Amino acid sequence: MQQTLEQLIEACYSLTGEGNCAEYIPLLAEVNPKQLAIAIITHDHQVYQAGDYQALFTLQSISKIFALALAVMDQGEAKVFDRVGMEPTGDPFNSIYKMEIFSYEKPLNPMINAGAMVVTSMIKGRTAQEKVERLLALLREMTGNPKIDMVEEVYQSEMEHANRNRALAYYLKELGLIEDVEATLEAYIRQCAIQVTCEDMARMGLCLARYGVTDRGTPLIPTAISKMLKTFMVTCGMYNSSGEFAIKVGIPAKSGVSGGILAAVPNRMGIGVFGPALDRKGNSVAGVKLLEELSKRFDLSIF
Ligand SMILES: NC(=O)CC[C@H](N)C(=O)O
Repeated sequence: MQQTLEQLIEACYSLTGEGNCAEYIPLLAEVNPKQLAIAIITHDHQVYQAGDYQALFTLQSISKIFALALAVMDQGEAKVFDRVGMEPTGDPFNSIYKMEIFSYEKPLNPMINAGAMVVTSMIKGRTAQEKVERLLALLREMTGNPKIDMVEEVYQSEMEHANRNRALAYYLKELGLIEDVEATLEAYIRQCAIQVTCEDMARMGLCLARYGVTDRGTPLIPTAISKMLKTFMVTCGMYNSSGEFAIKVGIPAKSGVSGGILAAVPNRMGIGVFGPALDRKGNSVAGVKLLEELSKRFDLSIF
């Protein structure tokens, strides 16, 4: 496995020259695009890492999975899905388009920004900071890494350029789906700024692969919820590339505009990938290719 990962990193590395870092968040635009890393943790606790695996990056949209887990654990499935749907959109992650179609009345799913903001607003906590602290506590427990934290500068950098997300939040308020625009925006953008390594993500992926039980044997997310999270990862995890990704890779995965991709192969392994140069839909170009090759090599497709 170790040798294969090193070969795959080498084979996919040239793709880091294709695509660009996310430009609408200034601090992400400054990241070196020519990085590629992978970490895998298997069900029998073997850790494999290759490439620039010491790199730190922020979860961005990957945080949406765990915010959803927490909101559903806090409020129950019925209450959450009263305000957000379960269907893929086929639109970009920050699109406002489907929200304008009157008959939907709520964001189509929790993996697009509008849906994620509704979900975050439903996490228990009096303030944005309290909600994010609870999410951090979940992620620290999941990974066994107490150092996982939020990067204030990345939060500030996105907050200063959050016009589109603020517009979406106003729309949500108009629909009666959230109460406080600024508090919701703050909590959502703070959760996006949580910093991790590929190894942290692989451990989170492994917890999902083990139906919510950490690699240290602690049950953290109920089985039914962890199945739901993986299903959303398949149908909506790679934005409007989810269909193609399901066919070519076939692993539940969630990407973020930092270039991270978290993947969970049920009962087998958790995977964390990082490659900050993105395609036009916001997915890591080299990272997606790396997962495609890995899936072929080890027959990882769940289909
Ligand atoms: N796709 C993403 O990773 C988007 C996350 C980013 N923080 C945003 O809200 O725009």
